[in-house]
Amino acid sequence: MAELIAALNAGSSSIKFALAETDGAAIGARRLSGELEGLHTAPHLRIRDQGGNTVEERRWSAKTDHDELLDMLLGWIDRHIAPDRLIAVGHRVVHGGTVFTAPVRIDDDAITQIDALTPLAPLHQPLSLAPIRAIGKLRPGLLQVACFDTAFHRTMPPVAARYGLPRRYEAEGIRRYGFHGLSYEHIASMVPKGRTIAAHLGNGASLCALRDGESIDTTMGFTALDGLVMGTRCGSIDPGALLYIQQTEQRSAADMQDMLYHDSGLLGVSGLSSDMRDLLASDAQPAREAVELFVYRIARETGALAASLGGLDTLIFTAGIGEHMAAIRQSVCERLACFGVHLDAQANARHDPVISAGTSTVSVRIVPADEEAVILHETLVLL
Ligand SMILES: Nc1ncnc2c1ncn2[C@@H]1O[C@H](COP(=O)(O)OP(=O)(O)O)[C@@H](O)[C@H]1O
Ligand SMILES: CC(=O)OP(=O)(O)O
Ligand SMILES: [Mg+2]
Repeated sequence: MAELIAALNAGSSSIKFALAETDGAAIGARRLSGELEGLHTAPHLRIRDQGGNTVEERRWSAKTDHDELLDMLLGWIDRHIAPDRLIAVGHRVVHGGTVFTAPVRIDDDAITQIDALTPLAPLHQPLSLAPIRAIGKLRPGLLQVACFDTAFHRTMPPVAARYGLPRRYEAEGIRRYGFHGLSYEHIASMVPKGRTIAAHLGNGASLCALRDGESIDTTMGFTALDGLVMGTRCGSIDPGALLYIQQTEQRSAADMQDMLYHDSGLLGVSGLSSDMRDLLASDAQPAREAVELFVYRIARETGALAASLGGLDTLIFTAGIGEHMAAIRQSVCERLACFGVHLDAQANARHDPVISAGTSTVSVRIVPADEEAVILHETLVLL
């Protein structure tokens, strides 16, 4: 009988998981891994065994209740664990605020503190708390660990985290935190030293400037609304525009929040979909403009982070769009030619690990996102 650790990664459009063996000292083989993606469009479940063979696949034709899908997934995993013994579950939790700068054991107090951060991550915090609570009921007493997206960015210098607001707000925790930290931590373990910009392009999207593997700047801020244009989130915007809309349309704060998190970004601009696959398949002008805006803003923010780093040695693409969409990588890199970024078109089309041309002064690579690896490791450390 083997002992197993599970990792759950609740994202805004997907739930990913991994189940790995452990001898207590190291993480061993991944017994199962999988994902439920397209949660807001057409959910698709795929689970793979240790050899990478698909052992379960299901599709839903339309958006399905999140709790129902989560129960189905947890039930499936629970049925397939026996006769082995699950000894811990690690979870991705998006916001740790100023309270959590390292992984923690989850108890009632931790749940209360994580829940208290919901206004800072309204799209994500409830998605992390749902499986934590469900597993607490399913397996009371099982060790659960929270691993925070914000924690990786604790190395950012104060000047990168500070906002130009009256001083007292910084003392109250109003500052840049940054997210996708578990993904960037994985990337930091995979890339050489030097000046790296990692582009995590999923339903949520951000860039991180890494100096010798440490975060020194990132595009997301106090919340996961800042920075790039995302599936349904606006990204950076003049705060004056928000004040104007709120005042002239007499909108409530809850209504504004809903618009900025759920109705904006690729969905809002295209009027068609938050899913990049739908946009690239469409000839409609608004869909093309949404894609153009997505690419433009990645290039613009890459320029800003290159200035934070004082140059650029390596550019990494990761997550759903970053790993799978050659056309987006190509358009981004065309805009970055002034920084010495040049792609090898064939390597890019094949999604090779290294996609830069020999003439490129910047090494451009694809690193598959593996937040689960970091969660498994951090959970083992807490065991
Ligand atoms: N093969 C693919 N599988 C999943 N998502 C893909 C794929 N190719 C492109 N994508 C795009 O990636 C995005 C979702 O990325 P993902 O990293 O799974 O999101 P998140 O973790 O933020 O929920 C969607 O816009 C989707 O269109
Ligand atoms: C922080 C964030 O935006 O995460 P995701 O990409 O999973 O939505
Ligand atoms: Mg994700």
